[in-house]
Amino acid sequence: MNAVFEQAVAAQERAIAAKAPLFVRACPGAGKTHVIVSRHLRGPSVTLRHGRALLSFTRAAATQMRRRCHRDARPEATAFPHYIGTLDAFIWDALVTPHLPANRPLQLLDSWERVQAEVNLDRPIPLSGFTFARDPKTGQESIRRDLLSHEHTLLINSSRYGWDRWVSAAMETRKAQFQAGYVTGHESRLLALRYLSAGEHVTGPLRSRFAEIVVDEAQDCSVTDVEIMTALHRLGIPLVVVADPDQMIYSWRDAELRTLRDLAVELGQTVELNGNWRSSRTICQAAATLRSGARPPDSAVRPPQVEPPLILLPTQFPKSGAATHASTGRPIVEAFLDHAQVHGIQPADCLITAHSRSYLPAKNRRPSGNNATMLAHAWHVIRSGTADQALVDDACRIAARMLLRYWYPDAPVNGSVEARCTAAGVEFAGIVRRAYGFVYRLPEPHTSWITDVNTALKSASRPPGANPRGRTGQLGGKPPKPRTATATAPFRSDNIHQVKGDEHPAVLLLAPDNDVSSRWISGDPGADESLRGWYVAVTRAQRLIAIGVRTDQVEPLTAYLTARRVTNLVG
Ligand SMILES: Nc1ncnc2c1ncn2[C@@H]1O[C@H](COP(=O)(O)OP(=O)(O)OP(=O)(O)O)[C@@H](O)[C@H]1O
Repeated sequence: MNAVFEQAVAAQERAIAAKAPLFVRACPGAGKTHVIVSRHLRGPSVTLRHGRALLSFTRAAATQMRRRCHRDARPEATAFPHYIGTLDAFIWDALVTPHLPANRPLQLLDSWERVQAEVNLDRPIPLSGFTFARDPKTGQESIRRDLLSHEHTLLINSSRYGWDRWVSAAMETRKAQFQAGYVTGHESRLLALRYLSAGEHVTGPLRSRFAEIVVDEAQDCSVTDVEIMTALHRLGIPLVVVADPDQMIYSWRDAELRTLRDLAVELGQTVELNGNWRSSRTICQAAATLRSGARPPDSAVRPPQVEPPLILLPTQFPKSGAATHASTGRPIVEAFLDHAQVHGIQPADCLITAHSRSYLPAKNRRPSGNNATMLAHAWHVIRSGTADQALVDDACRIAARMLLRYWYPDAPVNGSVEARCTAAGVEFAGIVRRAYGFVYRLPEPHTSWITDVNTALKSASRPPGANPRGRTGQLGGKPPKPRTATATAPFRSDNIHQVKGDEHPAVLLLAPDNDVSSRWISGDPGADESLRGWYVAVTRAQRLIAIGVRTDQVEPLTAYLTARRVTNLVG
């Protein structure tokens, strides 16, 4: 065993065994999941009545933790009184719903888009376009103007009404939605904070259920999340906060490192994990060039025997269509897959990522086209047999909206599928089942598919109270856009936010900006979120990292990486 390995094991052991409260500052690939699950399975022991909450940012991470418990033959470690899930779900399940008045049911939405809530002054703007924030010092709520999209900024700037009027209209719209029984994650957090300060009758049961609460990926917690964690800590619930501040990529949703740092200080004890169990030395060195503070590269705990260099691919990014390899004119993805092949890495082990999905090869992406294109997408998802549950769910909702429009032409057309079912007086689950069956029985999308869909609509068995009126709700317009050849490609492609926490033998990062090199060389990762995004992307790689940049960016980047001792090759 070498020294790096021994140090990495020892550091993990410290994080597993230290008593809470505890802050764990971990580098990429530090084995946070291993540490958290080992801590849960090994101790400090919890009594029968006391459980531990393991909270992650994504459902996938929670599933991984549950799987680890099952793999170690400890299924009981996933059951009550323990809680393994997302922070969002925990706040709702453990901190809010037990305390809601019985006569006031609320539904948690993942976004205001689910009910198509709009703020309407002289033009409509979706309520989901406004980011609400809470000042932890004053408890005052505001809307982050800096997080408004470019499109919504233009709409507001050209409106007759000023920003303040839009803010109050957005607040009023949200209040009306609350009164109608809907909240999103932000409002659920406000309720949690209110209940946490309500007194012993609320906090007592929480303290007796949880001997420890562990929060992973805490760098992406919002200011309000950190406020909730601080409140839990101050109530005496042992808290373990695990974070990699360099990987913070959610500042648009109000994540802030300063508040996290304050919490780390308040917790009083920090364990550092600087060994990277995932990546090669070259990748650790490349990653170090993307973070602040001139810290030395993390140690590669298990470097591969042969280290491929970092590959820079000169790339052309057309306004529309696929990016191409500048020297050969082939799709850039093919050039990358060839490099992976040289190192014995199969396409199925490759990941292609970028900040924006628009630069990625289309694959299972929800299309933005007309209703026929959307329904055709639903058909492909449902018939694929391999799509994950969220995609199938979304596909059923696309079809359910269409069926409801056709069967109940007089019911309101706005609101969630659930709200439309309620308005039509039908059971939501029944409509979703019918939607699934309806799409499943359709033929494969083709140029005159719309006629087939409308024939199927007319002959489909109808739910109670359905009363179609002429062509209302039938499909019209242009035929569905055909799927692209890469739609069924064997490699994975996802934007940077979706690849967080994952790892792949080979990764291609597409960075189309025309100032990549200047930002990479002299930008401040503390202030430039793109740099942190690139950092996340690069650190997903185990053996091979390739970066597609504009041709004029290649030379300065090569010179810089070479100066920082990152072995690289222009491919
Ligand atoms: N003690 C260990 N022994 C063997 N393998 C380990 C150990 N710790 C971590 N690993 C492996 O290292 C890899 C990285 O671990 P993990 O995915 O938990 O990292 P992470 O800390 O969540 O990183 P990131 O924040 O970058 O996603 C995984 O393949 C994991 O199985």
